[in-house]
Amino acid sequence: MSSITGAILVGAEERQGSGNGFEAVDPSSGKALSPRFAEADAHDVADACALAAAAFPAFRDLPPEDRAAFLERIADAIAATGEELIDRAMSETGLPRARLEGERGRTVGQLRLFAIVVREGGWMDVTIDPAMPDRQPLPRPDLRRVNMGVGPVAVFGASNFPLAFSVAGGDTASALAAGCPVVVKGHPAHPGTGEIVARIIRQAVADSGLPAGVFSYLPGTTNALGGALVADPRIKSVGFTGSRGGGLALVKIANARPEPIPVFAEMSSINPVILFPAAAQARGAALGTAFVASLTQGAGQFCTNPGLVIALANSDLAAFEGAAVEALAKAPNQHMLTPGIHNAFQTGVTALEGHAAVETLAKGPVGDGINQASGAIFTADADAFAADAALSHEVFGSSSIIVRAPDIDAVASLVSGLEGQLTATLLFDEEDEPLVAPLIPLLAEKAGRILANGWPTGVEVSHAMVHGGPFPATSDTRTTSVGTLAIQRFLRPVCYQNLPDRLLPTALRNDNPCKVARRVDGTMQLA
Ligand SMILES: NC(=O)C1=CN([C@@H]2O[C@H](COP(=O)(O)OP(=O)(O)OC[C@H]3O[C@@H](n4cnc5c(N)ncnc54)[C@H](O)[C@@H]3O)[C@@H](O)[C@H]2O)C=CC1
Ligand SMILES: O=C(O)CCC(=O)C(=O)O
Repeated sequence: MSSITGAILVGAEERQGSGNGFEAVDPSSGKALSPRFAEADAHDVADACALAAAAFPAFRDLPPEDRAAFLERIADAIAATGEELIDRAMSETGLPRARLEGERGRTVGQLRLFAIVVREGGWMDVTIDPAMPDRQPLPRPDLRRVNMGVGPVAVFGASNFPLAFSVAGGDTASALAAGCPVVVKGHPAHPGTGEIVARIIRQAVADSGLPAGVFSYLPGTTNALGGALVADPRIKSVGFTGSRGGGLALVKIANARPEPIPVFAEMSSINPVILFPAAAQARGAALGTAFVASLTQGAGQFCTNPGLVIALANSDLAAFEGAAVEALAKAPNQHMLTPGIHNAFQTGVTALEGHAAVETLAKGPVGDGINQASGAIFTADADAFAADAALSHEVFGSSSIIVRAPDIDAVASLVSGLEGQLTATLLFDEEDEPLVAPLIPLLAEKAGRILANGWPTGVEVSHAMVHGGPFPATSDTRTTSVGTLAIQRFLRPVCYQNLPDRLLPTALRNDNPCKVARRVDGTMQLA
C-alpha cells in the first residue's frame, strides 16, 4: 500500500486541508499523478510553528548522543526505503533511477555525517575563560560560552534535488543537528516524494520519544504559504534553495518582520570556468568534451552548472569549441523537472539566440517529448559580454556562453565584473601558472569554492566543503548549505558569567560531562 496520502503533517497530526488541493505532474508525460495533495494554509503554518516552538527547549537540550541517534534513525529508514521512493521520485521529476539512487545515498550519508558531528561536539565551540579574581587592576569574571540552536527553522525544499536538498536534505539535517525543530515547506513539484520522506522523519521523532513538534511537513503551491511560514514569529531562521526571485522574496519578508531573521538562500550562479592557453593547446578537445558532460548532466539543472567559459581568443580555443560542439550533438535529450523550469530555460535560450552580440555555437538534439530541452552553447566577445549584465544571468539548464578574451587582463577584468558565484573553475597546465596565480585572490572574492582542473557539478559532502558564495549565489556569504559547516547557520553563542557549576548547561560544567574538546583560558584541551 502506498504511504502517500496527500496529507499535511503537522507534528503527529494528519490533515487533509480545506481547498481542492493539487497534483504532482509527471514531466515526461504531462500527466497528473494521484493522489491529490492538500494545500497547507496559514492555519497549518501557525499550528506547526506553535508545536515547533513548544518542542524547541527539549530538543535543544537533548544530549548530543540522543540527537545523533535520532539523525541516524532517519538515515537508516531512508536507506531502507525500497522502490516506492525511487519510483515516485522518478515519476515526479523525470530524473533517472541511477541519479535518484545516488541522491538517496547522499541524503543518508549527510544525515550520518551530521550525527558524527553532533557526537563530536566541536559545533558547540565550548570556550571557558576561568575567573581571575586577583587580576589587577580589575578581576576577571568566570566566562563560559557555548553554541546552541536558534529555534525553529523553516526549510524550503529544492525542485532539482528531490532528496538531498529537500525534506530530509542538507538544510533539515543541519538544523536538526543544531537542535532546531524544522517546518518544511515541500516543493510542489515532488509532493509524493516529500511525503514519503516526511513520514519517515515523523516516525523517527515518535520512535525517539521526542516532542511531535520537532518536525512538520506543509505541502503547497502558493507563495502565501511560504510567506506565512517565514513571517511566523516562532520561526528563527530559514534555509532555501531555488530561484533568485523566490529567495529574495523570502529575504524581504524576513527583514520586514518585527523581529528580522536570517535567510540562508542559495539562489543563482553561472559558475565561471577559465580556460588557460597551455591547457587549451595541450588538451583542448578533451576539455571540450568534459565541459559538455558537466553542462548537460541532469539536463543542466544544477546550481553548479558551468554557465560561462572564459578563454583567450587564440587558435587553441578551436579544439575546445569543436569538441564541445561534437559532444553536444550527441548529448541525450532530457526532460526538465517542471513545465515552469522548461519554459524559463526556453525563454533564456531564445533571448540569447536573438541577442545581437551573441553567436549560437551549438544546439543539442531536439527531442520529440514534452518538457525536453536541448542544450545550447553560445559565444560572445569580452566587450559584448561585459556591456550587457543580462548575459551573465543564470539560465537554469544546459546553457553556457564561451567568452573570448583578447588577453589575460581582459580575463581579469571580466572576472572583476562578475556577480558572486558558488564556484569558479581554473583549467590550466603548469606553464599557465604565472597567469593563474594573480587571478586566485580575485576569484576568492567572487566565489565560495575554487576548483583546479575539475568541473563544478557534483558537490562533495564533507567538513571542508563550501557550497555558498557572495550574492546572488547566496543571500548570506558567510556560510555553506552543503557540508558540516552548514550547522553554524542555525546556532547562536551564549555566554554565562559567574554561574555556579550546577546551574550551567551540561557542556560547560567543570567535569566536562559531554566529553568535548574545549578552549580553556585560550588553550585547546582535548576531551
Ligand atoms: N540556482 C539554483 O540552485 C536553483 C535555481 N532554480 C531556479 O528557480 C526556477 C524555478 O524553480 P523552483 O525550484 O520552483 O524555484 P522557486 O524559487 O520558484 O521555488 C522554490 C520554493 O520557494 C517557494 N517560493 C518561490 N517564490 C516564493 C515567494 N515569492 N514567496 C514564498 N514562497 C516562494 C516555492 O513555492 C517553492 O517551494 C528555475 O527555473 C531556476 O531558474 C531552481 C532550482 C535550483
Ligand atoms: O552539484 C551539486 O551536487 C549540488 C547542486 C546544488 O546545490 C543545486 O543544484 O542546487
